[in-house]
Amino acid sequence: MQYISTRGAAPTLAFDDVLLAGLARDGGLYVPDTWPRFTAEELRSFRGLPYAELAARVMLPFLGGRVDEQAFRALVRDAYGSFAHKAVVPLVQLDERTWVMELFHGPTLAFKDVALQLLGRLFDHVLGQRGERVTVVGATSGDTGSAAIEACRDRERVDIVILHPHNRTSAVQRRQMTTVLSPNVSNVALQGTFDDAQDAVKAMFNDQPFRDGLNLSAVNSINWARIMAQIVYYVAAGVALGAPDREVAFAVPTGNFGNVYAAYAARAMGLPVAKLVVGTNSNDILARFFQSGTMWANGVTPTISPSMDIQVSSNFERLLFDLMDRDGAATAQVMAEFRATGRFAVSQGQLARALALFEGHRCGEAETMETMASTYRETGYMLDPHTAVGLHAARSAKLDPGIPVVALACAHPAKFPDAVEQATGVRPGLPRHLSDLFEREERLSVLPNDIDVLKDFVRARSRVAAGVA
Ligand SMILES: Cc1ncc(COP(=O)(O)O)c(C=O)c1O
Ligand SMILES: N[C@@H](CCOP(=O)(O)O)C(=O)O
Repeated sequence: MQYISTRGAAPTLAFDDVLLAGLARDGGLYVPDTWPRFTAEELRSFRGLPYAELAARVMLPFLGGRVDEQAFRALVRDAYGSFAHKAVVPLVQLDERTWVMELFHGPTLAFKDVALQLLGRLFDHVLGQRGERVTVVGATSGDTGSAAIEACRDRERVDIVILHPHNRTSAVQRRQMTTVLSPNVSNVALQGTFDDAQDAVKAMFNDQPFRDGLNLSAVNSINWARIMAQIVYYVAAGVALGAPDREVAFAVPTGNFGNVYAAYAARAMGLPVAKLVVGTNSNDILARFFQSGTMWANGVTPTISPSMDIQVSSNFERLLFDLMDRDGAATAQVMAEFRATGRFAVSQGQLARALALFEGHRCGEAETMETMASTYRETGYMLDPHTAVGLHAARSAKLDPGIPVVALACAHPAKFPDAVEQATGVRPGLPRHLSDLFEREERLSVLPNDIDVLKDFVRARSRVAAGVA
């Protein structure tokens, strides 16, 4: 198994190099050169497996022998042993055809833990073997940051700097990041949007001397290993609901397009996925794309689902690469056009191919509140605002009534207590390990959206830059 860049001009890498590389050197994102495929018999044999065993079986083909199998299995067992629910990603049935898959039983209460608990351990394993250190730099709209910090805190070979948009996350999300006072962790509150933060991270990766001087690594979903670990829960839900003998649809609240791209990957590996329903909040660039075939950014609006306040969805490039028949030069050209003009369009044929699988729906603020309220009233189930966006999209979608739909519950309601309380009348409480979150000391640096200032900050926090052996 080798990995190629979506822009076709970076070196082909093996798994362990991709894990540490983050963004490809040509600015593209790494994808597997071919998709491993499971037969129907293999998929049937996955039914009823413990999550860690399923995870190992789904991910092993991606390693290409570059991580020892027994060591990998131990990392996977350890990663998912830290989850509060024995099923790791349990399914809850809401009505006769709709399930919610709870992805928030990890330590920071969002789906990011599913991949990042493994990623932190993989970093340690691979860096220990190589005798190397890395400087991780990441952008977050609220959830990746805390999950990455939790996964990397106090790791000997990793320094981590996370950029979040100042005053645009929930207070719980911010405190989950800024109250971690480990010496290898730094938080930047960037005076800008998530898109500005993501842009700054990519600019650091695209500055080759800076990148090499700090041994930069990524925890965002530009890192292939994030996607790899997220594929597993789609397979888990699919086989639990009857795959490969029954198709399943997924409704995914979407921002950076990483989560729904993992579902696309699961389908490429043989899971019978009938439809992928993309739910956006009022930052609806993706919903507009799936309706028109044109992607155009029109500014980020703050919403009650702040983790999805994103306009430039970085993983869309991985789908675009396939829509362009894996032509890296053509993909690079479209991405350059988007960067220069804030707009690009695909052909009618490419749009038709995308629409054979995807469907996009926007969920405004009132609809998000109404979905949280009515679901609680009718079923007693409490949704966080992001999950509500996905569920609303599921209900708006044109789906075959015989096919089960899984709506992804990407965050615990207690991460967004104000919006949830306003919708349901009940204030969700944090679990015990976070019950004193608001009494903990915070540490963060508020910085302007200036790439030189940000680079200086990251350099100063990097033990690689300081020459520590
Ligand atoms: C709670 C929550 N829901 C949905 C999303 C959107 O996921 P993605 O960016 O993978 O599309 C995010 C952020 O990524 C999130 O934190
Ligand atoms: N919603 C995310 C944004 C970053 O997405 P990622 O999947 O690329 O890490 C967040 O919570 O930070």
